[in-house]
Amino acid sequence: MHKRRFIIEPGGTLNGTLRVPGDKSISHRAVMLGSIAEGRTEVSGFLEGDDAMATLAAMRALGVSIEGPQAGRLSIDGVGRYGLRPAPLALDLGNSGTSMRLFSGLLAGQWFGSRLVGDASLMRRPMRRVTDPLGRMGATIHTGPDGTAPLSIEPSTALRGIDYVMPVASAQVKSALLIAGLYAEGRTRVTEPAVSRDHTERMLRAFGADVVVDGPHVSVSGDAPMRGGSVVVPGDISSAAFFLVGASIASGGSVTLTNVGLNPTRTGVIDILRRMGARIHVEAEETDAGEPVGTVSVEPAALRGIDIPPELVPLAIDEFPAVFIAAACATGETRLRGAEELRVKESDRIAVMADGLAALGIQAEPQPDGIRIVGGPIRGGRVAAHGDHRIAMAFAMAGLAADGPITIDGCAEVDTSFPGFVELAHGAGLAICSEEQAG
Ligand SMILES: O=C(O)C1=C[C@@H](OP(=O)(O)O)[C@@H](O)[C@H](O)C1
Ligand SMILES: C=C(OP(=O)(O)O)C(=O)O
Repeated sequence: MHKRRFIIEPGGTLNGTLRVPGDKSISHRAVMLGSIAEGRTEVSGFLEGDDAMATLAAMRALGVSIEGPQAGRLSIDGVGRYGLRPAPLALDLGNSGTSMRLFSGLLAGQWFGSRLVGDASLMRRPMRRVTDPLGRMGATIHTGPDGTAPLSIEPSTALRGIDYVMPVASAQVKSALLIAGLYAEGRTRVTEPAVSRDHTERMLRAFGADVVVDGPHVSVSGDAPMRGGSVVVPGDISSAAFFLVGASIASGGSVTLTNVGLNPTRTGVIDILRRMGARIHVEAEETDAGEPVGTVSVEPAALRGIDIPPELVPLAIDEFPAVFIAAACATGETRLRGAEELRVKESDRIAVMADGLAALGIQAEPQPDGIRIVGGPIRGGRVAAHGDHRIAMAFAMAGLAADGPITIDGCAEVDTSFPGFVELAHGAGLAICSEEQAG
């Protein structure tokens, strides 16, 4: 893998009307569910980032014919639930936790076996959270001794529906079980300890699957036929989040983000930033079905530290690296608890952010399930993103408030979720440059 670093000179601002790329979570689901539905699924707004492309390549390896992507458009010839074919080789899911966990559920119900691998980061992430409940449904999946990939999924004889109370609020676990439930006898019911993103439920329903949502319980059966259709992928609020924070902490300018996905299970970052005093204006558009979308405008504001309400944690789970930068620029203390999940993302996002903030002169105390950050002046310095796309982009935005240049090592993975980040941010006024490094 090549290496890349970002260098951000101080003094930039953010300005203009911007459009971020498509939602990563919805892009994965469009490919997976479109592939196992009957008929054609036309996708627009697909995220052409490495993670969603890994899902697409895996589906092709499983025998599905997919045209595109061309300018965000895909045309998927759904093969139906039982139309997949064995992949000739292991499926390499790169850096993408969502791909590995959702494919575990999908492949657990097939008549053939599969093997799933990924990059060094993905091979360290916990997989028993899906393989254990899938085992209770009758699947046989072998993990490494630490419960990590490679995963070897044996051919399925028969899956049965279970009633599963999830120990963690995880949309990946919920989705893996619901997708496996399409192949199980009887109903599969999942109960969430807190609300997590519901894109799978929405898309399954749009495709005609038998899904019932009742408070924290979601259940599915494989009885109803699933027909593909059109999927319009909105812009990714997780990508927009960097600009929400950047424009809030900058010394001037204002940003309008169009076509941002506003699914209420994803908008926790807007709630958190507003509680901190951010000036964010949201204009939702009328949407008939599928996923809500709208325009979000933001301008600089004097932020103050807050205690982040625990119920917002799963609704902003990927946005915490950016929120921590907002906290560093706020007056007073920000405290986050109940967010131990951040330790098992592409990197340990609590430890890596705490180290980086400290390198920029900010007092940041990591805790097992969160962090305490005391706002103050941001100095220039050198930080390590550890190959975590969201850490790299969060520290890039810190450059808008820093008094000297910030160098960020380990930025190559930004393309997993946000291809074109450097160009978009630079065009809006961030003094960022990206350098390839040898080795
Ligand atoms: O279902 C999804 O698309 C995702 C769910 C979240 O993970 P968890 O389910 O592990 O919380 C999130 O962090 C990830 O980026 C995408
Ligand atoms: C955690 C993330 O993704 P994944 O779990 O799919 O690797 C993310 O994009 O921040």
